[in-house]
Amino acid sequence: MIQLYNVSKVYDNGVKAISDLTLHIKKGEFVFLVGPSGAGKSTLIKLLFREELPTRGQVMFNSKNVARMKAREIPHMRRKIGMIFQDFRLLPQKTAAENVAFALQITGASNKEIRRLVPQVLEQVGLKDKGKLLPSQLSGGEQQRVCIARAIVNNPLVIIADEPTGNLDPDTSWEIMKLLQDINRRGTTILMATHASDIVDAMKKRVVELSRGCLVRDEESGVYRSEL
Ligand SMILES: Nc1ncnc2c1ncn2[C@@H]1O[C@H](COP(=O)(O)OP(=O)(O)OP(=O)(O)O)[C@@H](O)[C@H]1O
Repeated sequence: MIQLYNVSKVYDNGVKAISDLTLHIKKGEFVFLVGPSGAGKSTLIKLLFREELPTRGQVMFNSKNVARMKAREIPHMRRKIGMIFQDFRLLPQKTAAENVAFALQITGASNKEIRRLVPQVLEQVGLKDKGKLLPSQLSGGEQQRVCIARAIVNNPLVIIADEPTGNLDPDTSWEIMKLLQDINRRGTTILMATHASDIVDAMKKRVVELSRGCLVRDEESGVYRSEL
């Protein structure tokens, strides 16, 4: 589903953020992306979402070359990717339900579909009774659940999460991880960049480690820190 072939990314200021990276992620996998600050994790995510273009190599998503996509194909590709961020990025003036509805509106869903799907996903993430509240009236964990609802409502092929538990306490982080695992069990691929070593160690998923832009480890049932 995601294939990178010999991908390098050099920013305009000369910083080499990704170096000759080859990586394949299959449908249904759960992959942790780890590595120290500045290793290139966010850059890799931006390449997948086509926020940045590779300097060299190919980024393939769902059998399409992301860099070669026409402008009109990009929104269609992005709809197949649900993004979740550390800082939530919810629209502050909209309620939880409206934030989720907005993700549907921009994909052209009908009002009928929106009325059906929004309560359904809010229930799935455990926020059945909180749809009318604004982000400022929700806890951090609840806000992240709204983000997850927004990410899954368009039924994406993959969820890409950039440090989704970075602003949450340990118990809340685990609730969010259970939810992501649940979504993964239903078939959605998950790629999650994280510094949460306890979560990576406990979940025993595939671990891909970057260091200075290079892939230095790719293990099934891996842990946060390599034993080398
Ligand atoms: N827009 C940019 N322009 C120039 N250099 C950048 C840009 N974005 C990132 N970099 C540089 O690229 C390198 C990789 O950064 P990146 O944000 O991908 O790392 P990261 O692994 O996500 O780090 P963190 O764990 O701190 O989020 C760093 O040296 C960073 O300073």
